[in-house]
Amino acid sequence: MFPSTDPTTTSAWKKLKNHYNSIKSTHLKELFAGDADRFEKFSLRFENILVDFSKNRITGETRDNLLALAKETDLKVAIDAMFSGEPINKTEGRAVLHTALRNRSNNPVKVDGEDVMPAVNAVLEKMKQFSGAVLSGEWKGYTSKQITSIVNIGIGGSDLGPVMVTEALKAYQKPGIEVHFVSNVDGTHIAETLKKVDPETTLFMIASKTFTTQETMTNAHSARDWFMEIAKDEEHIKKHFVAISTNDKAVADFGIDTQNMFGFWDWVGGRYSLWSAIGLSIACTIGYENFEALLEGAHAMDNHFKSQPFEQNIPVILALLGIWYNNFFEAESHALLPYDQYMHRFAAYFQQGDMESNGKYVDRNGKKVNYQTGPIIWGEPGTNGQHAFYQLIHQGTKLIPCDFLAPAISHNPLGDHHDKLMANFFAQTEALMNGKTEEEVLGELKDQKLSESEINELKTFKVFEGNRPTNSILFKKLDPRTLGSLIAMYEHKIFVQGVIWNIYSFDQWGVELGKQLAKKILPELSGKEAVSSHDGSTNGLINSYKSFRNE
Ligand SMILES: O=P(O)(O)OC[C@H]1O[C@@H](O)[C@H](O)[C@@H](O)[C@@H]1O
Repeated sequence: MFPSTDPTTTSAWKKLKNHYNSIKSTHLKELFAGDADRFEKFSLRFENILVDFSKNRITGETRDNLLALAKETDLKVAIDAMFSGEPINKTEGRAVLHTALRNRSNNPVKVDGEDVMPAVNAVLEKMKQFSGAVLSGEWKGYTSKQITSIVNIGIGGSDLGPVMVTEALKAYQKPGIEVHFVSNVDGTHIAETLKKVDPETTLFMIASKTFTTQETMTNAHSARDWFMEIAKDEEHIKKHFVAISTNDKAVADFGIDTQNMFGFWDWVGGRYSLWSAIGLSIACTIGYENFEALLEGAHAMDNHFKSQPFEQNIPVILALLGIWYNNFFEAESHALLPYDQYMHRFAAYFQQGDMESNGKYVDRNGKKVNYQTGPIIWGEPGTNGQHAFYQLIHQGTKLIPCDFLAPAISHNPLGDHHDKLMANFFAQTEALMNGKTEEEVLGELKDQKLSESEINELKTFKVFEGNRPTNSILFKKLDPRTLGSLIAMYEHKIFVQGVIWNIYSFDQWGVELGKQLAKKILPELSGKEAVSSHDGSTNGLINSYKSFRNE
């Protein structure tokens, strides 16, 4: 286990605090004006990915202090502990080995003295065979028809990863197959999905690490009832239902043949599980070879993260920049802004990845922290966001560091769409940095035949301070390998931040209370009698719900 250090007690933290005071009024424009090599100094390349972090409110001194913080909080020890299978998820007593799932070099990775790679490879082989059989048409439904629709039923980590990746890699989707995702316990989600599919040609993937999650089990039972109404014979279930889980017993109890179960392990966190059998819907949609390329891209980023010195280590640098804004500039959120329509679920995916990992106020010593931890993650694809919320990023009172992500080559090179998209990307990051001065505003207003008083009235509203920090993450093309690298890059960024904030990033106790209460409330909703076991508001709401429903 790696040491536990309150980051605020390090000498680097103290230096950063003083340094912040000396730099907080410096404008990014000045930093660029004073250093012709700033772009070269503050950008990194990894394969076909360029990470330009020069538009951040940092100097060489900031970087040095942040790197010192990483050293003082024993980041290297923590990285080695994770990769070597130590039980760093202490409150659940588990190792954290999503990196083993994509360990394409196949070096042994041991958990409790046992190499996990043979089991990882066996499941991958099973996924390869199965996805091949589905896509070739060899796997047939109960009326001997080929599978044309996949419905993945899962929630949280058993949904968001496959949704995000199958959307991001839609350009690689195989012909003749479509994929649907059902997550919400709201009956609308499954009902609307079932309207689109045919029981004879649909394969349901019940994806749940625990196989006990209320939403998933409810949806799975509804899907099975729907299927049985038409197929009649229970024998047919095995051709149309497969399970992805760590819980064999619950899978068998549900009625799924464990031959049709794809396993994974407790050392795979839900929000880090798309690399495991949870990725089966991905492999069955884009083909196993593309799923493997996704794993390879992630593995390459793992090697980069493990071996590069911190000053050249992309996840480390991104994490440190996040800490700089979160803890010194008091930024509360971080926006992920992909300029690629295929990546429209990317921010949603990392809302779970980041916020469920680092949304913790208790440190690794069990003490309440007296500093900020995980930021609020949000975002929408460009250019849609520009016409919605960028106003606040440009002229609002909050500092919102943003990551802009975009491919240089589009999968849909239609006319000048992509150049227009990219012109917006470059324009936004430039505008956020430079803003618009009063002189520039006056220059524009001069040509508009306005009176002096009108000009004076308008000018202040039109000035943009700028000095809004951004990272630009430009990559050649959104292919499976690149996407794998990008996801792993953010996963490791989250890990680094968790280590420095001295919190446990791999548990999620905060989601349990609501689940427990919902279980308690559910039986109270049946019947007509008034409920009085809660606080006034909750009683009032439940009783109003019951009377609306029973009117
Ligand atoms: O895969 P399961 O066991 O159904 O869990 C789904 C999700 O359940 C949530 O409660 C957890 O917070 C997530 O981390 C998890 O991904």
